[in-house]
Amino acid sequence: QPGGCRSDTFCRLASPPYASELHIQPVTSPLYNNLGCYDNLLAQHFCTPRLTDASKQSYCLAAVVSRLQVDCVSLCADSPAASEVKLASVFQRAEALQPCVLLLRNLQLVLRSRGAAESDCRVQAKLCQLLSCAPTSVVMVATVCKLRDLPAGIMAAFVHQVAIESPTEEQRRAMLSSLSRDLHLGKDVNLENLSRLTTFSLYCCLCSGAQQQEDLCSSGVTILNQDFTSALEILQDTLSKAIGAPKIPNVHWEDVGGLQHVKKEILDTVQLPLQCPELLSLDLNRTGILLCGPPGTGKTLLAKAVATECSMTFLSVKGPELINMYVGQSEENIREVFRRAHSAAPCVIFFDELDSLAPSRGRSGDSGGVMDRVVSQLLAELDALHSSGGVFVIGATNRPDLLDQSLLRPGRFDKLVYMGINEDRVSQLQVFQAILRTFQLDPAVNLQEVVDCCPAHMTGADLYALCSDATMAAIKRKISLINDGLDSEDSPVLLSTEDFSTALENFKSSVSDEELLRYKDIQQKLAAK
Ligand SMILES: Nc1ncnc2c1ncn2[C@@H]1O[C@H](COP(=O)(O)OP(=O)(O)OP(=O)(O)O)[C@@H](O)[C@H]1O
Repeated sequence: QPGGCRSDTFCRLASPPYASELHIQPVTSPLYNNLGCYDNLLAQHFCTPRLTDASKQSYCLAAVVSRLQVDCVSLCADSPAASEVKLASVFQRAEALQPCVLLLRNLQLVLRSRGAAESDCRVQAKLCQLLSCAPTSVVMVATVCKLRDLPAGIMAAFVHQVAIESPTEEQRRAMLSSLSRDLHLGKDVNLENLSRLTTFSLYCCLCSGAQQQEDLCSSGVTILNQDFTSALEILQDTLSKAIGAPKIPNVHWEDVGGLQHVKKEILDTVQLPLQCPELLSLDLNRTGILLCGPPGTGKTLLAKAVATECSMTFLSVKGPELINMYVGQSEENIREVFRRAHSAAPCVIFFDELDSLAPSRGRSGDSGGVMDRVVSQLLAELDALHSSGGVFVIGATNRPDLLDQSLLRPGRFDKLVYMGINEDRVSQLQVFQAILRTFQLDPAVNLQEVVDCCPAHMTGADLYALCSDATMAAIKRKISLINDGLDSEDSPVLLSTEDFSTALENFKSSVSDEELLRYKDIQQKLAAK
């Protein structure tokens, strides 16, 4: 009844079974999520007939409840006084519309620090006052990205807090089938596979994806699997740029030359638990692999290929990026990485330069034991992976001797795999062939002969650099041919044996003989463990 819409009624409205109809978790206020997209969806649904179908009572309420949606970015002003005035006018508008649901999106923005601490307190105090004085027939819903963005005083003014997680695979499948209900789907469309690939995609993304398909559909076109995957690629790219969401990389096994034994080790660790989830209940799943070896030996490339081949998202983190000067922030950064990975599961977290994130504990020179706490946090997160599943960790380091040894305990980085420098011509040729897939080669080039002229030890990165140098030589050669009128701009730049010879003239391997000996020593020590 008008005037009688109290927050508990509202909560019931947005609770199961209605909430499940929306494929969202039950909702009260304030809502917070990491992705900042569901709030809009909720706002659309609160007062639409879709909520009303299920029961007569909710029909009556929805029919009379107005909705006022305000993005708090519009309430930000030059001075706290101006923000207060804007806030007050929003509450006045809501009161005039009562019974009404007032949705304040991105509430943290209006409370954000603008220098002087007392200015924030003023806006906060005003908001608290407005919240406490609002009539019961105005239901307040606020959304924030992170709960910790809200000051405790404001939090206390809200009766309920609900975390909205990313949808699970099952929920995504349900969303996809409901969104594609009216589309002409091709026989090759497999919604189950699509739901697996839409990791980290949000309801709004799926909607907009479906909308694109719908536009096509209105012109009588049947939607094929290919259409879904290309729409998905665009959406994931956008999402990745907008909020840094991890996405499935695009590196395939063929792009990684050699390293057969490493590929197999990793697949046993990563693919097996995905294919046999029962391993999780038997506590047999492995969660981590540590790759060690000199720079440029393909550790990052391999981790990306694993993620691509297993259709997992890839979250790359460089150890030093997580270290922060503020107390407790480094630990929080680690927690955040694992949180993001869980919401994008199945996901591979790739920790590059792990030695800088997890050096041996108890070493002198670490003021206040900051690094010790960081290592402990990392260990705690790794241990927690066992019970959850879906997140795998691949670490990479050039200095395994500096790592805290507890990381290598079974159940954390179970496997330690050494990735060495290519010293034999067979492996060098394999890597060379993989790299040259992206270059245009003159058919007359004999790769074996080129490899035979290379320095004795070459990392993958060295071979890549050699191909880049050869490309430069080819471009210079072509320019001089065009200038002499012997070639045209239309023909492609092909790498010839001559270009490789030019590139090899001044080429030096990036790893010196001394370093090579040191890495061999490390390899022997690891093998002896
Ligand atoms: N086995 C390989 N097959 C094909 N290309 C390779 C291989 N190893 C290295 N490369 C080439 O070298 C580049 C650098 O490799 P990558 O970044 O994976 O090395 P890394 O071991 O992670 O180095 P770092 O320790 O410095 O991070 C790759 O982008 C790729 O072009």
